[in-house]
Amino acid sequence: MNILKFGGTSVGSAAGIRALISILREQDQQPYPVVVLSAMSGVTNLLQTMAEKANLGEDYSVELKTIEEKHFEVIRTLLPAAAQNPVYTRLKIYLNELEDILGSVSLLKELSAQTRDLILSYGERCSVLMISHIAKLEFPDAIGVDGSDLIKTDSHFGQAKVDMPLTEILIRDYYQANEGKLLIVTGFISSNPEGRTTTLGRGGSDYTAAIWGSALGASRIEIWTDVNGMLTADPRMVEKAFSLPELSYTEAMELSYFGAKVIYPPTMIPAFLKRIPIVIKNSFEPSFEGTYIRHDVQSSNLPIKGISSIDEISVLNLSGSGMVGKAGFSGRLFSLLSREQINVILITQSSSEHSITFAVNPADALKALAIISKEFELELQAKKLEYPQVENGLSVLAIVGENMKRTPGMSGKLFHALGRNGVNVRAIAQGSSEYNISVILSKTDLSKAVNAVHDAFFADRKKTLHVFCLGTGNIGQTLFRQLLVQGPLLAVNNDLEVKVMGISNSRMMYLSPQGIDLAQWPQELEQFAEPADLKEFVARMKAMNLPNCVFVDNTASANPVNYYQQILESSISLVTCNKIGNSAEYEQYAAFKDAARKHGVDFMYETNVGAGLPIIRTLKDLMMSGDNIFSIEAILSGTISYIFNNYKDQVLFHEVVKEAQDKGYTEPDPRDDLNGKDFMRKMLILARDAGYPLEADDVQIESMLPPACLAAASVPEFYEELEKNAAYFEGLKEEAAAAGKVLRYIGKLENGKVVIGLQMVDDSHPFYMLSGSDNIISFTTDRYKDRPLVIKGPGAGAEVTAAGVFADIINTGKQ
Ligand SMILES: NC(=O)c1ccc[n+]([C@@H]2O[C@H](COP(=O)([O-])OP(=O)(O)OC[C@H]3O[C@@H](n4cnc5c(N)ncnc54)[C@H](O)[C@@H]3O)[C@@H](O)[C@H]2O)c1
Ligand SMILES: N[C@@H](CCO)C(=O)O
Ligand code: NA
Repeated sequence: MNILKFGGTSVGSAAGIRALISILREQDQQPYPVVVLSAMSGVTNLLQTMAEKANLGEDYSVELKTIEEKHFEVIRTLLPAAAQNPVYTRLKIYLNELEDILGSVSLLKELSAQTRDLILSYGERCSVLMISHIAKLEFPDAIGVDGSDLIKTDSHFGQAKVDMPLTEILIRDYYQANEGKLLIVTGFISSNPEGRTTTLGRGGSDYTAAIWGSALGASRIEIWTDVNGMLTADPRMVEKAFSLPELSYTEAMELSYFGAKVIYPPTMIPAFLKRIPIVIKNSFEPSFEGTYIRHDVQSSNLPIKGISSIDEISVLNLSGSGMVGKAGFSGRLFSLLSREQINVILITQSSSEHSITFAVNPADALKALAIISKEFELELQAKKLEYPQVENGLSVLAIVGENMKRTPGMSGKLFHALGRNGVNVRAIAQGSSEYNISVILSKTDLSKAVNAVHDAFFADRKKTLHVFCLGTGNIGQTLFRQLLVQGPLLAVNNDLEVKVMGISNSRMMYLSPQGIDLAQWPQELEQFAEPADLKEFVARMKAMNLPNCVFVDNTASANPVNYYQQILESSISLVTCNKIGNSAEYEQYAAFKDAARKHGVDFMYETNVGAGLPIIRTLKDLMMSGDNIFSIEAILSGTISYIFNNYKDQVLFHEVVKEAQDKGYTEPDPRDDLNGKDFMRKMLILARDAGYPLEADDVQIESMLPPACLAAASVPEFYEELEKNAAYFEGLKEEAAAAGKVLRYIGKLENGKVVIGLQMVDDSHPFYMLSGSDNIISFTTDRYKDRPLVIKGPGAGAEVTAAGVFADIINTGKQ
């Protein structure tokens, strides 16, 4: 025989009750299950409000009417007209009783705990009355049972303690006397030895189900609710939370101890003692397996079972020499708190025994402070203890699972995930059972922390990178297209999702908490964008406080660079193809690297040099593995490379420059390429990465342009000057051709000095054979001495550059 308990949402509407009836239809009919019901959702709260209002002498007729209407509407919908009247009449009797009780409260302005319990009991009484009549249509054996007489308790109104032996006898007798009936029983309510109504406190209807299950030796207890069982985390906070097929009792207790709303742990104890499995099922998706909670769980490959959290706690800290080596000190503290009914959520003590930190409900914090100050008055006066401090605005996050005991590295993983995302951990506690590691953190970090930890432990599921992008030009657009095309494959092959949460260009910006659909980002931007405001963009990105967050700079502007430092300091990784940041003052370059290291995030700029070619990471690997760089020789301007590779035959110099620009090789301003500035930036960045603290002025640039071209005040003027100087360029070309050579603009780093200049090289030179926008770089090092390490390939263009940015994005968070 099974016990089926339906919660408030499952009986809260005609649709829910229809679902309930069809769930009953699927059950064994002999013996019938025992059905335990909560009040319709919202009704208990209404009753509570009415009690408070009556106590203040205020009007509560609106709430009364609402309760009546909620029930009447279901009756109208689910019962045929002929069957409606008797149920209305019975309900009306209950509601009149309720009104009388409230009237007395209002008259006396006195609301005792006993009266409150009586008032609250009408929620379950009404739902059972109504639903048992509806069930009768299909199950003529159905009877509504006011179960308060069968569960006997002490007189602790509000949270009564059950007399289990007596209760079990009463339930068994009742069940036997009603053999063959489908019992539909009130949850939550009980009675004391004098027969006064008591209630079972939080989670009371689950408790009723467990008590009935225990009394009747049920084969299982089904808890029907409105979610798919117990999840790995609160789904309102973690989109990727998933249902757990199975949990042990202990895991379920630990997981739900911290506010999991599905069941309330103490209610499971009667089932736990008799080893009755509990199944959490969804009334609105009955075919879903749900979660089994039982003794003999199969071994699971999940490292942890879930992450639970408490949104808001207060922390008290007690410290001082007075507690060192004092055997009874913590005993005195915690028995004091327990005597005053203050629930201690978590405790940590420093090993020096110098301080104890514990967490309580915010509502209890001031009371705890007051009673501690009183209890330890002497120690405080003698300065053996510091005055206790209360800290608010904190949350608890806990990872839970029996497997933790057997798997090393679990806490490392937890703290790594928190650290990487800039979450400051205020205190740590681990249950000695090793089923639970709890940390206290700032409430503002909770959602980010839970998501980051979820991603870290369930990485074989899907990890999401939250990306904020500046620049929708050549590179920005190409990146969005590549992300869109590659997205589904990343999800399938790499369990990775790159979600663009914000986009800005110099005119407008748009941030979306749901993420931006890359198939129609221009339309979304057009429709929802606001005027661009970089400061605001960065502030909102930070306020969203998302885990695995990446800021991407695809502009050629100096403005975004002003925000790099604070972005990295907010534990947000940064990817940039914009060279301005790394090629400004050395001090700033060093500060970015420092900030990234200190805050455990990545600062990636592979595309600063040679676009997508793996130059920066190669140099980094050489340096990290202890190689010595003797010299770096390179062609790093894709634009100039393209020009010399295509400046042939009849074509004019300025025409090739235009071609390079049209192909997307040049900087937004092509003068930056031809005057050597772009090349200078790249050499400077390489030199810095190779360990030389150089400034831009230290780079010696030999111009390849005549002075008039260098002086051009605008891009059109620049083209005009190039055209006017056609003869100069022709001369260069012919001189090279006459010597059997080609023109190459080459940079060299040697002995900490950087020189960039125009050279003519013959076919014996390794840089002779190039085509398109090829870059080439050769590293001569201790280990690559006789034959240098050479990287060559297209070093400019939207596709290869965006691809390099893409790779940097997905490589963030890898270490
Ligand atoms: N083209 C290449 O092959 C290549 C290779 C490597 C690196 N890069 C770098 O890529 C970057 C972008 O080049 P592009 O060709 O896409 O430029 P682009 O001119 O096509 O686009 C630049 C974008 O940045 C936006 N922008 C400018 N200032 C802004 C601000 N303050 N806030 C927000 N957005 C702003 C503009 O509105 C525009 O959308 C440059 O830094 C360039 O050096 C380019
Ligand atoms: N404008 C740059 C793009 C690559 O950084 C070039 O021509 O090399
Ligand atoms: Na590169």
